[in-house]
Amino acid sequence: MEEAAHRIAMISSHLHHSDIQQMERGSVVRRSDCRAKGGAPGFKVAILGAAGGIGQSLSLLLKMNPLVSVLHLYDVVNAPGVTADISHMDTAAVVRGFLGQPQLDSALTGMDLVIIPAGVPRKPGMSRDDLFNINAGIVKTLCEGITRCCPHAVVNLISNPVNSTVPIAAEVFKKAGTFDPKKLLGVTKLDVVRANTFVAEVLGIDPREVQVPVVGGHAGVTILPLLSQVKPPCSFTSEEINYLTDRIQNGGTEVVEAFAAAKFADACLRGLRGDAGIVECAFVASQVTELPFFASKVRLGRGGAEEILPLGLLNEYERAGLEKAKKELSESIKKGVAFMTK
Ligand SMILES: NC(=O)C1=CN([C@@H]2O[C@H](COP(=O)(O)OP(=O)(O)OC[C@H]3O[C@@H](n4cnc5c(N)ncnc54)[C@H](O)[C@@H]3O)[C@@H](O)[C@H]2O)C=CC1
Ligand SMILES: O=C([O-])CC(=O)C(=O)O
Repeated sequence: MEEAAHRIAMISSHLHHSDIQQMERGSVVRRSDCRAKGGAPGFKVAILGAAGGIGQSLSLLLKMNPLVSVLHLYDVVNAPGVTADISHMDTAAVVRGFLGQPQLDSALTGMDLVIIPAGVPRKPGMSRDDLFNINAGIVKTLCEGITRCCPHAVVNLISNPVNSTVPIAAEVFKKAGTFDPKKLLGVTKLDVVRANTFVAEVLGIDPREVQVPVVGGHAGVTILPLLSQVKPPCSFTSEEINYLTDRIQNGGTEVVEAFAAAKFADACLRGLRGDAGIVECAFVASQVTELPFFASKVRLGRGGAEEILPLGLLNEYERAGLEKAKKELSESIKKGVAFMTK
């Protein structure tokens, strides 16, 4: 009995004191990981910016995902506390925390999927583009780490402005000679999740039965819901179309959420596993329009976004929206590329 009590005391003292102190001093692997050998077969996933609002919820949701065997949580602040918290969940994934730039490479080495919600979020009154100055540099640094440590990983880029941070990431990867357009995906799933919810509200049905393709980009008018292609097939009055389009385009000013990012990561992992028929909207290098990047439906597979699906038939309202979206998107893409070439 005494021995068992001693063991329990040792474990809990490791988790609460020595692990956290070790991470803060800069050593990488938590002691509890030394005990947590093996783990379930599955994918290795890193979350960069794991201590933030999106990062913490996303960490929790991915710790619950049975496809994840190893979960690396990296941030420049508070990573030890978040890691200790998440690591107590009795699900299979082994969790390790990494704090600050000196531990970035260890956080990234060997990863299959890297999810990036690092950087500053909007305050009321700000546009996503207002975040460019700070987040561009953060994304650049993190992506340079990816080129060094896991150049073949699938990257889910969440940090805003996605319309510019994805082109920045692409330039970093091109510079290092590691760019695989199939593996770089800007996360626009939140637009789809919102669109499904708001459309379901209007139709009075379960949002899980609704599929709305949302194409273009991930800011204001570049978010283009294709309401003519909603499944199950349905029709809307022009008031409903204006209301829904506006609400979907501006949903980010109401609330942000990690649920969509976790759903998108899960779809990427199922693709990596080789599941068939996984189709999601994402902002990717694309030839669907004349722009070098565009969000549309993509088929996810072992190689990432293996096929970019066409936009399908657009009605007049959507064609007008597409022109507006392309104009703004083109500037945001140029801004991202210019950041890397100046
Ligand atoms: N694509 C999308 O659908 C969505 C995008 N976002 C974007 O995600 C980003 C994060 O949003 P929140 O979690 O609400 O912000 P937050 O401020 O709560 O968290 C950001 C985290 O990033 C960390 N961070 C800052 N610099 C870093 C660096 N160099 N390396 C690693 N981590 C670093 C911070 O320490 C913080 O923990 C924002 O840019 C936001 O606009 C948020 C929601 C949805
Ligand atoms: O709007 C924001 O600032 C965050 C985001 O991208 C979203 O919620 O769609």
